[in-house]
Amino acid sequence: MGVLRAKNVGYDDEDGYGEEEEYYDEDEEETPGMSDEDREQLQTGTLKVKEGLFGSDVTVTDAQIQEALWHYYYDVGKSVAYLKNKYGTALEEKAVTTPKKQKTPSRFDQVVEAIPATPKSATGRDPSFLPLYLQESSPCTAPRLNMYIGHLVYPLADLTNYMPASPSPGFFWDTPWFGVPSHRLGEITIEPRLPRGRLLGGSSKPSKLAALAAARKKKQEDAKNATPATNVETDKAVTLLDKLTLKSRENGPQTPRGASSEETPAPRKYLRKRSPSPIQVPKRVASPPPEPAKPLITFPDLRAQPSAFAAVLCGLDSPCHESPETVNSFPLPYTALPDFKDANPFAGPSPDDILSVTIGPKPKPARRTSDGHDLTTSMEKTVIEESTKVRSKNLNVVVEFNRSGLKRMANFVVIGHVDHGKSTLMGRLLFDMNVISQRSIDKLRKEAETMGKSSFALAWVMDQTSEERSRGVTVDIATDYFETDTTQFTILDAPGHRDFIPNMIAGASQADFAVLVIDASTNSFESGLKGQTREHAMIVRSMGVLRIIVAVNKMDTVAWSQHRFEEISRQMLAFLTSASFSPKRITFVPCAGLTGENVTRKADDPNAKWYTGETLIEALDASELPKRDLEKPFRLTIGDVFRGGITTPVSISGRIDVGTVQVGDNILCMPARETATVKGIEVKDCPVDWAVAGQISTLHLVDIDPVHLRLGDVVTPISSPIKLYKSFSAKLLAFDHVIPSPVDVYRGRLQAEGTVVRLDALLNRFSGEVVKKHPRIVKPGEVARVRVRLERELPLEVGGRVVLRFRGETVGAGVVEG
Ligand SMILES: Nc1nc2c(ncn2[C@@H]2O[C@H](COP(=O)(O)OP(=O)(O)OP(=O)(O)O)[C@@H](O)[C@H]2O)c(=O)[nH]1
Repeated sequence: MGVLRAKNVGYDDEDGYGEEEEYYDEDEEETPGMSDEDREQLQTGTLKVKEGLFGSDVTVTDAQIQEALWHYYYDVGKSVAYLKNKYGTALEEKAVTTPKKQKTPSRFDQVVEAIPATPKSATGRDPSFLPLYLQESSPCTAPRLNMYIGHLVYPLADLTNYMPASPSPGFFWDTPWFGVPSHRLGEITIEPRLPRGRLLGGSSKPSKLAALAAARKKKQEDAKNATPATNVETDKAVTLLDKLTLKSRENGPQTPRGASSEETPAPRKYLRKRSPSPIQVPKRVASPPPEPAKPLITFPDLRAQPSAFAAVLCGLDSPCHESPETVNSFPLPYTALPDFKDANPFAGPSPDDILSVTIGPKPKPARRTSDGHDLTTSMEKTVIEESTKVRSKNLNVVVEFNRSGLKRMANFVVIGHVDHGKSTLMGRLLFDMNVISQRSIDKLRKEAETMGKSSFALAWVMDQTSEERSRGVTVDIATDYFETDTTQFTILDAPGHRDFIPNMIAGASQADFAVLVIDASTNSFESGLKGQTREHAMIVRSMGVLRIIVAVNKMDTVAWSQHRFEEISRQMLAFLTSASFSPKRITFVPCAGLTGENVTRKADDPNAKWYTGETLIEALDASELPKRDLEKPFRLTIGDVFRGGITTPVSISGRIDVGTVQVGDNILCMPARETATVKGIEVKDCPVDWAVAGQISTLHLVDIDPVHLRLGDVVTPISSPIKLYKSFSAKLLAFDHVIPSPVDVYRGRLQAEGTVVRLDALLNRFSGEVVKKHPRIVKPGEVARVRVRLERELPLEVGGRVVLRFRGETVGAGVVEG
């Protein structure tokens, strides 16, 4: 493809326009024709020129005079001199009185003069090719093409081809493009739309260019009348330029200059027309039969013979064996059958629906095994009950609970700084309480030794995921059970790492009390106090936990130092009481989870003789538990969701906060607002008919899609749902400075983005009285009433616990007030 180039051969200093440079005025384009003043000047000038020519042998027509006048801006003297020079003799010319010295025509004038003299008839050039002289470009198209009058345009690639073998004489005889082969030369002449009337700046005198254009127009009109073929050529050229203009607008690839439509018909057709696909899908229309479309491109038939399956499917006389046009189309089998058209595959229930509702009453063809056993009968024995009909026994659960004589149930969360020994301590507890067998512990020891982490064997009782074991840290809440003579305990082992605080919050939200594990070894206690020891303790207190057992762990590393124990106890007591724990609900127990001393048995170490207090298990057993609200409407916070089998498709587990639940209850899941039916209940992996507040239970649900169930959602009775809040007031214990700012709001595992929009008041920490209204800031340790707005609704209740965090740091925690 040639590169379009334009060379300015026009304007220079010799063009005679130096004194009165004129430019096209865009506003003048619409000037309609010559003015009356122009006409008058032409007529007067004609008479004067005739007078000037009087007595000479020059014979000129009025038109020639007027052309000269137009050319010389009505200068009579110049016009007379020009006419005498052109049409008279040299001697006579000298006799003529010349008012001014005749100026040599400029290069521009020469070019302009040369242009009309090069029509095809004169030069033999092919008008469809180069070089292209832009004599008068359209005012609209010229700027876009960046070509102006006098520019010469040629394809760069073809330039060398145009070098003349023997240069022709003329103005451009020495220019390299002049010798373009005649058959490749073309010329485009564009008519000005309107004759130019006046000069820029309001002069009534037409510009010289305008005058020239008018003169050319006249000549062209004459030529048009004389030779119609020229007109045709001009039209072609104009068409070509229009096309070029369009190309330029589209920024599309440039067509080689001068390429006429006749020269490039085929490629254009291909560009515009797309061949239809040779593969015609047979239409399923009865009449009239569509005429098979002929493929424009013929592909060789490379098909293999149809497989036996295809032959059976399509039939041996199928069109796919016959017509190359239908090479890739196969009719659907049985579509020709009359039943096919009327059949509605979605009219009845889907096979899945039928299966899930019931299997049994429908007569089925008997299918037997090789030994004659009836498979249908055996399937019917495993009857899947109608899912929506779960019968309730309509028990009075409170009465049943009181009658049952069950041990009291306690859930405690194990908290503390990372690596202070929480999981090891709980592993030891479970092992010593015979929940874990010696064999299991030996197996864990071997596995831990293989991984070079032998000291973590007990911790792996709780940390069961491969990630937790390889990293040596707890990631999520681990749940396990054990029981003493009086109490059934549920352990909620929380992660200590600061990255997993949200999981710790989820555990804390289910706990009745907390076990805070502290590493007694040198510097560990101190670093923990700055870290999650402090944060965890404040979170559990804010979550409503009243009782806390401080297990001063790893006492073996400090040789059971009484001094160390008392120092830790003193500091922690001061801190915990400052965090609103009552001293009488705080218990300190020195222990060593790794050796098991003072966990379930007294310490063997003689250095520990100074301690005569409770073991850890005794302290747990002595814990006072919060009162169970069995009479209140049922509330369960979802701690886990898992899919089961056919009989129990979806199960949820979590702690029952208040109320009771029994098999057959219809429940509502919030905030999804989805209902479900309780098909079964398990407590500590045993199926039961009912469960009560305080128990961590598993509910098997039907009539609900698991997508509606998320961790942290709240399950309630349909009759008394939990309210969804978009904003709420809370009594907040500040962990950090609190100002109106964005926060993440946690309700157990549920989390929503929000903003503290208002600080209503500072409160007395113990009495709750207003100390100061509308504080500008709440300092760490202060209690304040704040207003929080949420980005999405959260299920909350008055008295419910929330934690506010921001960028991984706990800002505060508190109780919802409404
Ligand atoms: N000497 C000694 N080491 C202990 C004791 N208890 C735990 N450890 C060690 O402390 C390390 C951490 O124990 P973990 O039980 O994983 O600590 P953790 O607090 O559960 O850790 P995270 O759950 O990840 O926060 C392990 O190497 C244990 O062997 C103890 O009583 N004495």
